[in-house]
Amino acid sequence: MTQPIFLVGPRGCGKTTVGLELARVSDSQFVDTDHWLQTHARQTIAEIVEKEGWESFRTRESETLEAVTAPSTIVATGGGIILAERNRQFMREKGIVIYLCAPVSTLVERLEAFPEEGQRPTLTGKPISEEVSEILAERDALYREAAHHVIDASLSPEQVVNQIVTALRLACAS
Ligand SMILES: Nc1ncnc2c1ncn2[C@@H]1O[C@H](COP(=O)(O)OP(=O)(O)O)[C@@H](O)[C@H]1O
Ligand SMILES: O=C(O)C1=C[C@@H](OP(=O)(O)O)[C@@H](O)[C@H](O)C1
Ligand SMILES: [Mg+2]
Repeated sequence: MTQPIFLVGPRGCGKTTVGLELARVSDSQFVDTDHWLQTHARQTIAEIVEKEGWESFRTRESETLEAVTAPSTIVATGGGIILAERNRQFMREKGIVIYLCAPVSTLVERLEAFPEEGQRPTLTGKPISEEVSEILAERDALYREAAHHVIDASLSPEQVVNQIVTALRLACAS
């Protein structure tokens, strides 16, 4: 499997966690667009958004996606990568897109336990459970439109990885 694999889904669905584990078991490279962008910009996402606004972050994010895409690479994206049509098209053309789908309650539980505020400044200014519910309602159709496979991400990281490996094997065999 040399095509890049893009993990998409809302904050807290496990793109970074599952991506690292998937790269380990499949002997692939791993890259996280948020981590790459923050390292290269030498600023957190919260700092970029505060100084330059969300639009500027989204431009940087699209540039990052194109810069990190390479063969045999698992790409953990940021939750809003699918907002730009250019990104959805790019990912579908260049590789295999996997939507890690989880209920609002699971996402809220994880984000409350590990908020990582530097990487996840508020999107709406609303309390976390309201924000997650609102954002998922807005984006679910876009995640599905971008995805080749939809995976249940409410299970343990190992189980999520197993589901992805099975889905990729089945798609390869058909
Ligand atoms: N499948 C999972 N089961 C339990 N906890 C998880 C799972 N996936 C991620 N987490 C936890 O949830 C938090 C957010 O996960 P992360 O991988 O950063 O999500 P994302 O990159 O999609 O925003 C992390 O602290 C992580 O340990
Ligand atoms: O959902 C979003 O719009 C965002 C999700 C974050 O990534 P994670 O999904 O990895 O938390 C990060 O890219 C940024 O704060 C914007
Ligand atoms: Mg992440």
